[in-house]
Parts: sequence; C-alpha cells; structure tokens
Amino acid sequence: MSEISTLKKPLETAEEYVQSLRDMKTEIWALGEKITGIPDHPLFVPHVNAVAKTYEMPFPVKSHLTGHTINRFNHIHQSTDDLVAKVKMLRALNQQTGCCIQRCAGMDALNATYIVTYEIDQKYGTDYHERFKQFLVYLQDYNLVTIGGMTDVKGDRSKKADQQRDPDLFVHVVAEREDGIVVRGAKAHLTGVSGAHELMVFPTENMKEDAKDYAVVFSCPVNTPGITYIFGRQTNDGRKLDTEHPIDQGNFKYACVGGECIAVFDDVFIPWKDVYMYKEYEFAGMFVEAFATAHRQNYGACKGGIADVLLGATYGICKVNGVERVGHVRDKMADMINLTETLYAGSIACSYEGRPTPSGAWRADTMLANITKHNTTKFVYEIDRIAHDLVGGLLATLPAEADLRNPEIGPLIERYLAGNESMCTEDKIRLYRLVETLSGGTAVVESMHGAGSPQSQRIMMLRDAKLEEKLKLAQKLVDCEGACGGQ
Ligand SMILES: Cc1cc2nc3c(=O)[nH]c(=O)nc-3n(C[C@H](O)[C@H](O)[C@H](O)COP(=O)(O)OP(=O)(O)OC[C@H]3O[C@@H](n4cnc5c(N)ncnc54)[C@H](O)[C@@H]3O)c2cc1C
Repeated sequence: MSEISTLKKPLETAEEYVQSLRDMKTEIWALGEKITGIPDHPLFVPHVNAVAKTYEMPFPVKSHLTGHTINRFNHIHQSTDDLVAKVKMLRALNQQTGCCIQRCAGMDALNATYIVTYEIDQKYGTDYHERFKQFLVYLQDYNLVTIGGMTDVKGDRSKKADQQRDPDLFVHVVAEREDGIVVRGAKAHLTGVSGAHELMVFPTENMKEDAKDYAVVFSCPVNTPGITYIFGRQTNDGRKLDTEHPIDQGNFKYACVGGECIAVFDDVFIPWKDVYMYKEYEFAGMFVEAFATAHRQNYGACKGGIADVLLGATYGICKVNGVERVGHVRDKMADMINLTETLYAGSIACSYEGRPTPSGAWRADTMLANITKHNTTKFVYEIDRIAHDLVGGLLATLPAEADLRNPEIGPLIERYLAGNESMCTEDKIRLYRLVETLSGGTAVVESMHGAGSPQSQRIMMLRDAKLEEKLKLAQKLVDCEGACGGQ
C-alpha cells in the first residue's frame, strides 16, 4: 500500500497524532480560501480535537491479524462481543465530546472491504483480500485515522451512475495503466477530512455491467495529489473565527458534527496495490449493504451519547430556572431518556444479533441496524424538540459573549439573565449555547441523512421483512388455506 511519506513512526499520543496532520499538509478550501495548517486553524481545531479524543481515550483490542494491541477503530470485528464493544465505545466517546467522532465511517468501510474482498477473491481468484490486509496492518500498526467516502454527488437521482448527463457525477475509472488506475468524479458529505490520514472510496449504489467502470474501491492518503476538498458551511460556523469569545460556539472544544467536505477527484492516480475492487460490478451492492449495515448499527450509540449531553444541559437549565421538579418537566425529561435509551437499545440489539460472514468478520443484524438508524431519523428531532420546549426562548435570543464581557452592559446581562443560586449567569449561558449547537441545524440533519436517508432504510426493511412468510403465519392461525382450499 502507499505509505504516508511524512509518517516516520507509529502514533502513540494525541500530540503525535496532531503533529502527523501538520506534517501531511492537507489543504481544504473553506469560506473562499484554500486553508493550509488545518490542525491549527480555528475552523478545524474543534473537529481535530474530537478525533484526538480517540487517541487520549483509546479502546484497545488485539488485532486478529498480528496479535498487536491496536485501536478498536482499526479492528475487524471477530465476535458479537466486538460488535457490542464498538457501540459502547461510540456512546462513551460521544458523551465526552458531544460531537461526531468522525472515525466510524472509516471503521465501517474497513470492515465492509474485508468482507467483500474475500467474496470477490473466492469468485475470481483475485488477490484483493491479501492486498487489503496489508493496508489494514499498516493502519493498525501506525495507529492511523481512515475516513469513508461512499456518497457520490449523484446529479439526477432518477438515473444510475452511467446514465448521468455528466459522467463524472459518480467517481469512476477513466484510465487503466500498467501500474494502476486513474479516477475522476466527486464524493459529497465526506466527514472528517481535517483529522484523517487515509481515505477509503467505494460505490454508493448497486450496479449493472454497463456501470462497471464505477465499481471501484480504493484507499489513498487524504493528501494525494489531484483531490480538492471543499468544506461545508455549518450553522454558526462564523463564530469559530471569533476565537476571543468561544462560549458563542457552544461546543467550542469539539464542534458540532464531523465537518464535511466535497472531495473532487481530478484524474487521481491510484496504484494497483491500493485497489480492492475494479469492475466486479456485481459486488457493488454487497459492498453498499455491508457498509450500510455496519454504519447504521452505530447511530443509536453515537447519537445516544450526544443526547446524554443534551439531556444534561437541559436538566441544568431547568435547575437554574427552578423548574426541574415540576411534573410536566420531569415527564418530558423522562421522554428524552426513553427516546435516547431506545435508540441505544437498537444499537445493542443489532450487535448481539450479529453473525459471522464467510470472511470471518462479524457484521450486525441488517434488519435491526436499519431499524436503529430509522429511529434516529425521528427520535433525535423529538429529543431536540423537547429540549427546546424545556429551556425556553432564551435559546434563540441570548446575547453574544462579547456583550457579556463588555464592562457597560455585561453586568446588566449578569443581573437580568440570572437564575437561582445553583449556577452563575455565565455558566447558564454556556449551557444554553451547548443546547443550541447540539440541537441546531447541522447536527440534526446528520441524524436524518448520515448513513442514508430514511427511505434507504425502509427499502431494506421491506426487503428483509419476509411479508409472504408473515402472511402464511396469519393464514395458518385462522385456517385460511383449509377454508379456501388454497385457491
Ligand atoms: C452530516 C453528514 C455526514 C455525512 N458523512 C458521510 C461520510 O462520511 N461519508 C459518506 O459517504 N457519506 C456521508 N454522508 C452522506 C449521507 O450518507 C447522505 O447524505 C445520504 O445517503 C443521503 O444522500 P443525499 O444527501 O445525496 O440525499 P438524496 O439522496 O438526494 O436524498 C434526498 C431525498 O431524495 C430521496 N431520493 C434520492 N434518490 C432517490 C431515488 N432514486 N428514488 C427515490 N427517492 C430518492 C431520498 O430518499 C431523500 O428523501 C453524510 C451526510 C451528512 C448529512
């Protein structure tokens, strides 16, 4: 596999991790500028901090390939215990950061690639699986961060990859060389570029033979020449640039969501050693399903962790406002708990119902993983709605930190926005801003579309629900077959 030239030794600490990003010099366009020095730029520092948490608070596990102790984000699940440990890790990390941890799409892409390369090799006698294992061991031993690029920009959604007006709206191979392939196109919504070393790219939909040039899976260092990253605007991201007034950002240490980019591939060369599927179009659908199942498994845990923080902040505001013991407030907090724990129960359940694949890697139960993600598209909105109800209108009308710091009007804010003695005004304001960022625009949309829109889960639910078998169950109970003679 292609090694990152600036990386001289395995990363052990969060400081070494951040330095490794500095050394890579990845560039990202944001707010009309090409930004270098990503890990030290205020737009990206909080996102990098969130990933750095996975180095400060590692969840070690033994690699099944080498026996070395590795970070669980680079692990291939070997049992239901591993699947359960995965979601417990996500909840714990999201509780600590209140932010998308940005490594799960990469972890899920690694597991999906492991599963599918094994199957392709079985059919075609190719060596994708061995190739991929070399890459995996490199990631594991150097303790690197990988992100996952699945979602193409897609253009006209009613058309498949090879039917688009512009052939580059899905990433595809435009040239084959002796030493590798050349890819072109664009991926959307790519989480975690600012904190990543490596990128896995894979198809977004199942494919037929005509689309075989789009059936490609590969890895590359994020700073590979020819890739242009364009950062998405987030709700209130201008506040990140006001570094003297961090409170206004809400979650100023760790940001909100992962920080997403469009990644444009302008004839990017990928050596064969980094290619794990090429033209085996009939495996694109298997890849999508393996990745989607693994990714949907996560949502009750990661969003559960964030909901824990939101509940805590909401409770704190209710306390300082003196309403935390009021009946309807307790009822609504109980609803927040119920929704959060139901989400988490889904992640736990699909993990315990996981099964081994022919590759030896374990994957979560597809139906329950889809249910988990589908619940997330609704429950997070409801949890946020209750939080907005309980904290009151100050959530929308709170003055800026600059006003709080102003010697003339600051004391007015201190006095007139004070609650009871359980908290000072400034701390109350900090919690309000946290609620704002955890439950505001960008963060909520991730619950809807991250890991696929709700319809994509409904399609899988209906496919796997075995409706005809369920009809038979019903008919058997009421003797339908006997009564009609099967006609
Ligand atoms: C915060 C965030 C982080 C993300 N991170 C990543 C990431 O790291 N990596 C990654 O690969 N992706 C990532 N995604 C992308 C995510 O998987 C997609 O947003 C999701 O799959 C929906 O795709 P879309 O945004 O193109 O919306 P669309 O597909 O355009 O969906 C919009 C609506 O159109 C409907 N629709 C679309 N196509 C059809 C069709 N053919 N027939 C009928 N209805 C259709 C959908 O069901 C939906 O209701 C992220 C998204 C968000 C919001």
